[in-house]
Amino acid sequence: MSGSVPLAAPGGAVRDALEDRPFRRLWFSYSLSSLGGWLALLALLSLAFTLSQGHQPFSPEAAVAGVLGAKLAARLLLPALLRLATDRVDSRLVMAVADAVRVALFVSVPLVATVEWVLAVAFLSECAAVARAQATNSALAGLVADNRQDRARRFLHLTPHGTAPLAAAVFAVLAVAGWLLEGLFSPMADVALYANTVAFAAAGVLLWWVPSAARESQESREDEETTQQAEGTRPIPTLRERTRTAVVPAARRWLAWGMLAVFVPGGLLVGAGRVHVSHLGAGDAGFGVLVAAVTTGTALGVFGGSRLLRDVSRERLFGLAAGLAGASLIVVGLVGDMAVAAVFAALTGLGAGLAWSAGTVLLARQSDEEDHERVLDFLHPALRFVLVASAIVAPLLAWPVGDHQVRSGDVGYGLWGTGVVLAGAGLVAHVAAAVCYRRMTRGLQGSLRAEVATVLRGAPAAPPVSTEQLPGTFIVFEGGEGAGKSTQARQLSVWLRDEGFEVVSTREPGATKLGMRLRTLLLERGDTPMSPRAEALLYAADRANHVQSVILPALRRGAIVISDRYVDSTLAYQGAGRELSRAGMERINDWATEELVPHLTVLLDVPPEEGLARNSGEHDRIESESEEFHTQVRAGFRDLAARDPGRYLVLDARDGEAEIFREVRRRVRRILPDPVPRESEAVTGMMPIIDE
Ligand SMILES: Nc1ncnc2c1ncn2[C@@H]1O[C@H](COP(=O)(O)OP(=O)(O)OP(=O)(O)O)[C@@H](O)[C@H]1O
Ligand SMILES: Cc1cn([C@H]2C[C@H](O)[C@@H](COP(=O)(O)O)O2)c(=O)[nH]c1=O
Repeated sequence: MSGSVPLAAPGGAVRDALEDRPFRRLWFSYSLSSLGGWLALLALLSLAFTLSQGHQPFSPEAAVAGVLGAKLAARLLLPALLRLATDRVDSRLVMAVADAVRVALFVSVPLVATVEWVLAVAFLSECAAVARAQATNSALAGLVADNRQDRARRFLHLTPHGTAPLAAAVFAVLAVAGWLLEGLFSPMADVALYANTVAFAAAGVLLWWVPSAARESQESREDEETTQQAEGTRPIPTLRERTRTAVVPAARRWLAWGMLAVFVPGGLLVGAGRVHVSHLGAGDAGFGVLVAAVTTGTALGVFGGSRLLRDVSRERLFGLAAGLAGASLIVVGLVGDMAVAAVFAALTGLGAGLAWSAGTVLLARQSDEEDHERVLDFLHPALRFVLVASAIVAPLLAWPVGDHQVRSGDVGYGLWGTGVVLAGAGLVAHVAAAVCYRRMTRGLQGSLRAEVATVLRGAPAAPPVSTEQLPGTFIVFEGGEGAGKSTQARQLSVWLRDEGFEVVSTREPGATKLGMRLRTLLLERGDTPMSPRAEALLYAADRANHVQSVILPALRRGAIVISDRYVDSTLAYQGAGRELSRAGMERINDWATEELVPHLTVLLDVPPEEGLARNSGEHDRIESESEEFHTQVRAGFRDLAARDPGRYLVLDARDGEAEIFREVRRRVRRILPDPVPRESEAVTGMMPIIDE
């Protein structure tokens, strides 16, 4: 198996990536090569099965496991070695040679027609595939403009996932064709072998039209690698590089393992598939159908299902989908009918795909941007390994179990080794999913039934995030220009840290990478006019990102978050200042923040002329607004505080810094987590002590 399941839906990346003509050609050639790779895998598995019938010392199960093992060995052992070699040669040449080598290897298989040669070809062709993939990546660096490279690379990564179901379907059709032309092709998988040689040959020929920009000099490539390594953006790191640098934080480790585990059923199915379908009276075509079903189901789950079920909480969706994968695998293992097995194979894939996409959303929620990337960097190669390893294990377990006939009176039931392994693994997966469901949904608001009912009605069901359910504390400073928010926020952070709390000090706009870019857009005084609504939406976009990647993860950890500005700034500046509908502003901000409301908002109230005078530097786009605008903003803030006095502390910002800070501290103390006796802190190790 040369690919893994995608990490996220591609969205608009597909269209954007293909806009580059040179890249389009490279991609097309790579797609054909990847299609050939999948076809070759299925053909080799089938041939190993067919040729090992009655051929000592190989049992069909061992031969199938041998093919997968040879591929895994090539993947694990060779990348570093090949990288050394391919780095010294022109990328196009490496790609062409890799394709030509595979053409020669696959043409030789029907001629030699022994299990031993099938295993050797499995190993050698995988070496060629690894070299091909590495050279494609190097070529991409020389072909695509810098600002498009990430998108192009991401798209390239997704390609094998799209070609897998297609290759399986083509394999099934070719197997039927082989059966119709039985006199010409025996075994039937030979037809698929010839077809994949055509795919590889076409992929190689297409390289002719890939511009020679792909041929960067060794020197420039080395320069580029050094820079990329320094920047941490080196393309497609090897498995070892990724697993070495990707540290999955403890809190996300279980989820990450769970996301990998949901693919075990799919891997088992592919590994046991060829032997299993023979018990169901099917041959190579049946195997193709089974693999097409499971890979198509997975793709549907990853790309479509989660969007369809977007109103079901992801914690529930993860457990339910993993349970579906397990339960479906039990059915595949136990039924004696090929068509039913194919339907449930598709459901096995669908469950895995859905669980994966729910998992990625949960991961993103729990991590900041960098953390999230690191976890994904670990998951991608690990997933590939899990898939191949489980595919190897399935036939190896089925072998000693053996095939049995169970009789009850006149009725006989075939209990096949592969069936027992699939059903047994499905049962384990189902039980694990049930445990997972219970753990992940503990403390979740609302019921599954209510969520399903809301989905059926088409209304959104995701409950707002309530600060009451979060262990952390959220404090916001608001006010007009120069009111002293940053000064007070800084002092409060220092004080709370001294008291032993974990404090996350942040601000709006501009606390995330995206936010910094939005801040520049919003505040620079260019000559590009910005409509009030666009302005409001840009502040909301910054906030949505801020809440998801900074505020919520910190609050979930139990930290105290202190933010310099939040939603009220939009209500005051864009609502009162720009005179946009307050209800409209509330609506977009409720949506952007999942209705996350601070525990306390400190409003520092200052007459605009006084606050603006404190800032001697050049005024930005908003500061340069009229006095009337700033007066309206001030009135907007005061109005908000008057409506919800329980949540606000309004202070006169003309008072001295120390005096203001004393008031802030007095009020903040009231909302801090309960003091914990010293002796119990040693036990829990979680909560700091407040002595005052
Ligand atoms: N209570 C105060 N009295 C007088 N000056 C103050 C007071 N608090 C802060 N300042 C001064 O006012 C200036 C602006 O303070 P600060 O940056 O904290 O305000 P801000 O509200 O965060 O400003 P902005 O909204 O423009 O980012 C600084 O020079 C600061 O030293
Ligand atoms: C969050 C937010 C901010 N603004 C305005 C208010 C200020 O003029 C700037 C931010 O600058 P600061 O020095 O960091 O205070 O942006 C706004 O108009 N709407 C908002 O939602």
